[in-house]
Amino acid sequence: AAIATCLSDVEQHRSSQCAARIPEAGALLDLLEKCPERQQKGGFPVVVFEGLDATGKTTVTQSVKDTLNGILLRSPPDCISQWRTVFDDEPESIKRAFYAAGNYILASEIAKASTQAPVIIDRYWHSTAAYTIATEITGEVQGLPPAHDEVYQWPEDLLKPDLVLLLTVDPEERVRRLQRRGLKKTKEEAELETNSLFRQRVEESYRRMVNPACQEVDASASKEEVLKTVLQLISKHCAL
Ligand SMILES: Nc1ncnc2c1ncn2[C@@H]1O[C@H](COP(=O)(O)OP(=O)(O)O)[C@@H](O)[C@H]1O
Ligand SMILES: Nc1ccn([C@@H]2O[C@H](COP(=O)(O)OP(=O)(O)O)[C@@H](O)[C@H]2O)c(=O)n1
Repeated sequence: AAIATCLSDVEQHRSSQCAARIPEAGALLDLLEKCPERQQKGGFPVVVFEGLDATGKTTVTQSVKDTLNGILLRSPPDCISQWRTVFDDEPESIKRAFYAAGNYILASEIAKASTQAPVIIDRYWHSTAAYTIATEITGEVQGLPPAHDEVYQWPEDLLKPDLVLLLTVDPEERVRRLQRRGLKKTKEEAELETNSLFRQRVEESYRRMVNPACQEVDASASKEEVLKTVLQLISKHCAL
């Protein structure tokens, strides 16, 4: 049922066909079936970090986790990340179904972790939605579905975080960080780098997401400054 909200009938039919063709898809669906539906959050705050690649999510989530003695999780969750490269090479709809399913599996981990400590998350539903929306159209941000369109709504059966912070840096600084990091790029990241319109569509989609909306954080400052800003926002919005 959880997957029904993120996949249309056609896509579900396709994913069962694809389960026959890709063994990993069968394993993924099995894992998803085992996740209880409509997971509830525990008593500790759940804070998500979003943003384009190299905006500093990994850096800041690690520091926030250390400062708050929290639990750090990511989407897609570690238990399915070994299948990621398989799905990244599949057609767009199958690839997105993998990430969407990953969010529901992650929700079970969040539910459990948030009974123990503050939960810090590197990407969640907003990533899946923003990258999907930005991929479905071409050209300028004017071509995106209008603000308030239902594509910008959080799925009603997916555990909601308390706070979502969207890290943004100017394009030149982002490229400098990408180069300094020097990691192997995924196909999509390489495309992002050359395709500034795509990047603008991703960021604009992030900004249109509602319920919960993303709170934007200028992450161009030093690591220490960014951490300070983020910790202030967390203490303002969440009871620690
Ligand atoms: N505030 C910052 N100022 C300068 N460099 C940063 C800052 N935050 C992160 N970086 C560097 O930028 C690169 C990308 O950061 P990372 O945390 O991996 O981003 P993401 O997880 O969003 O892809 C890394 O090399 C990191 O050390
Ligand atoms: N919840 C998620 C997480 C990632 N993704 C996809 O994964 C890509 C980024 O993942 P990544 O591991 O390279 O992110 P960074 O660690 O580089 O920030 C995005 O381009 C999305 O296509 C998604 O669709 N949904």
